[in-house]
Amino acid sequence: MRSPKDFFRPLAVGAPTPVREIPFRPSRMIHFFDPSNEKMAAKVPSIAAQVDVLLGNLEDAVQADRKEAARDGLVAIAKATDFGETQLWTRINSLDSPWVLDDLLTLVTEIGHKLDVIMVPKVEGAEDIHYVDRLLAQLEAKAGLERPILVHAILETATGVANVEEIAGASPRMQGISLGPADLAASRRMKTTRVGGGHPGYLVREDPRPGDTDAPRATHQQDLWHYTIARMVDACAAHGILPYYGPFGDIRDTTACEDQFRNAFLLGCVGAWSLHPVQIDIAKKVFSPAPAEVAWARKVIAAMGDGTGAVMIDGKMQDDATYKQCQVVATLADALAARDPELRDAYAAAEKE
Ligand SMILES: CC(=O)SCCNC(=O)CCNC(=O)[C@H](O)C(C)(C)COP(=O)(O)OP(=O)(O)OC[C@H]1O[C@@H](n2cnc3c(N)ncnc32)[C@H](O)[C@@H]1OP(=O)(O)O
Ligand SMILES: O=CC(=O)O
Ligand SMILES: [Mg+2]
Repeated sequence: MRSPKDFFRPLAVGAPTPVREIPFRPSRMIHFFDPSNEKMAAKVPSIAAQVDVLLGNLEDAVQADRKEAARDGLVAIAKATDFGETQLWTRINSLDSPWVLDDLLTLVTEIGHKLDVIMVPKVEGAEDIHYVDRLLAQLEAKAGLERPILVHAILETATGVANVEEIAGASPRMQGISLGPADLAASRRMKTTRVGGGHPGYLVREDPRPGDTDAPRATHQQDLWHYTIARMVDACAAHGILPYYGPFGDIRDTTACEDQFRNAFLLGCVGAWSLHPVQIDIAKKVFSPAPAEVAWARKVIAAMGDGTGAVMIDGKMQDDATYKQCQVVATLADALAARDPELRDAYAAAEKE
């Protein structure tokens, strides 16, 4: 293990100095596209204007014989496009694949100055992050980059979940972690065949009614992902990095997608993946605190003065702890409003009510 004194030292001569804190940038939706798919690539300029993060995907969902086309496509798109305030991320192939070395060599040297974050799939432990960390430092030095590229891990193996705390703290580059429910289900040998979401068989049933044991008993579907998301959120919060829900594969079931995203938001996640244009607005809606909630948070903050003591507002007790919760909501709203003028107006209108 490196000495804590060396944690923030560059890992290669000439590499940029690692960041001390992960800057919060809106990332309500990480929009995936396949850079080798001409139709999707053609939509990049218009989609870039609608999303917080655009991610050129090189890993799963890109056919094996299209891997190089996807990599080259991403380089061409990044060079040709002005992304404005929208972040550009990529998901590289897994560390044991035949493509990942060329993914990193090509992307960092060709478009490293435009890449904000590299998403690393199937991370199992700190050693995976350490490998990427050193290689990125060498490549950044070679490319003459002035700011470090950040790293995002996908939590999608049972071993990765067991090691999530050490993954979150493995490098100052660690920007965040996404839940990868599809690969995680396979790794855990879960008996599902879907990408995220619930399952009708995973439920609890009400007790039999005393004296009427034959009466129908209601069932309630449970959330398959609650434990993992909560664990991931704690690991991220403990290390000052950002947690995300990952993909929701039932593109047509926009209602269940919204529910899954909202569960993640309420538990502490800051965003989710959008796999199809229809999921962009769902993520935008869910991961932006509702105007009424923001207005309430500001009311509590104003009433609490220096944030200590206890007051009653509308019959509810407020103290130092609710003050802190309200600050989380208000700070997020401020950051999102700075990026999204519609949201800024909605928050201002709700405060006047
Ligand atoms: C488990 C995991 O790893 S999840 C992450 C990996 N998976 C992905 O990245 C999947 C990304 N998304 C996709 O591949 C596609 O959206 C699919 C396969 C799910 C559905 O694609 P389609 O069947 O073409 O959907 P649909 O017909 O509704 O598309 C409508 C239009 O939106 C385009 N489109 C679909 N998805 C996207 C996208 N992610 N980004 C940009 N444009 C898109 C289509 O090309 C199509 O364009 P057109 O109107 O010019 O023909
Ligand atoms: O990569 C994502 C997943 O769910 O698997
Ligand atoms: Mg996966």
